[in-house]
Amino acid sequence: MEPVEPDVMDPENDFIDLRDVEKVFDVRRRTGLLRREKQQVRAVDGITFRVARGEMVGYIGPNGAGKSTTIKMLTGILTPTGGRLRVAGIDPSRERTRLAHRIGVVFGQRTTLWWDLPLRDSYRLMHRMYRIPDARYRENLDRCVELLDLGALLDVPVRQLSLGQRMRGDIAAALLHDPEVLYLDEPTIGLDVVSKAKVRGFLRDLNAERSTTVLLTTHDLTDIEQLCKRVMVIDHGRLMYDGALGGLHEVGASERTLVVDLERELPPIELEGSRVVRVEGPRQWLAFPASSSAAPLVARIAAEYPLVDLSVREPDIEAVIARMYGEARGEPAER
Ligand SMILES: Nc1ncnc2c1ncn2[C@@H]1O[C@H](COP(=O)(O)OP(=O)(O)OP(=O)(O)O)[C@@H](O)[C@H]1O
Repeated sequence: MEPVEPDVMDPENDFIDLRDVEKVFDVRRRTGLLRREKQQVRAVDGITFRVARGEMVGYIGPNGAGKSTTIKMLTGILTPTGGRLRVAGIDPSRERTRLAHRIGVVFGQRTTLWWDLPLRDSYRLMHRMYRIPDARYRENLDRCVELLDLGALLDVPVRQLSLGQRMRGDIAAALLHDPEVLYLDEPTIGLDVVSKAKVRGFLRDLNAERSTTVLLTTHDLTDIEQLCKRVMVIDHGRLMYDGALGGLHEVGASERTLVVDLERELPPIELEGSRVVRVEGPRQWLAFPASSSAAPLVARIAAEYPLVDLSVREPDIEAVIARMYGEARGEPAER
């Protein structure tokens, strides 16, 4: 990835700007009947990317990769434990309320709507909460009602809505205050084909007509194919790929991983023709070109490091993508 200069910022091209962002959670894990051990989970492990105003970018990766944690940091719900993060020039965790007026968030698995209230009343509450000028509120609501087909649903309590209806209701709620950026976390999860098409069409128009910046997290690669020119893949809290969707397979197929167990924790192994992509205690993961043999690399590590064990893994990213493609086609996913 290209190097970043820490203090140069262009508000249009760096609309969302992450530099070496980290989030480490301290957790207590049960290690015996009565024993609990303190451990750290590196949910996001040094991520750098920038998104320009008006871009629509897919953010994908397997379960537990760190996607939701990233989005929570982008909204200010979570504070990074390292690095620098800005959205529209704002530090989200410091100015969460100010930022809230400029962003919209849809979490597919949860609703921001009031469960017992009709949709219309949830929208009225948001009108007041965000202090949206009356004319703008009415215009945005009318537009969402028309394009998301919500007319017949406005007086129905949210708990009576189907998942697809509720999702459309949630998307409208996130857009009433004209956010410049929209984070969508699994917006088509559990939806039928017709609802998916409706949601995708709406997002495409929104991005084209209003230049709303969209960051889209999904397990359904068809969402990405139909909406995003650019996709970022995260795995184990690290950015594995950032580019066109079509380039994913090439990258995925181009590297294999050598997993090395050393006698003790050591600094990352530095050997030509390989790069360390992950370190966990005495275990290190080294990526090397899939086209070359692992043998010379193994021989050098064995000669220069206190080696205990090793194994070669096929391209991680390819597995990730294959799994997601499998899910997108309705095939059972291997977890
Ligand atoms: N509040 C928390 N405390 C401790 N660990 C957490 C917390 N939130 C997330 N994690 C851990 O951080 C890692 C990344 O989780 P995250 O929810 O960001 O992944 P994800 O990519 O969104 O996954 P999914 O697709 O399953 O939603 C996981 O190992 C998760 O268990």
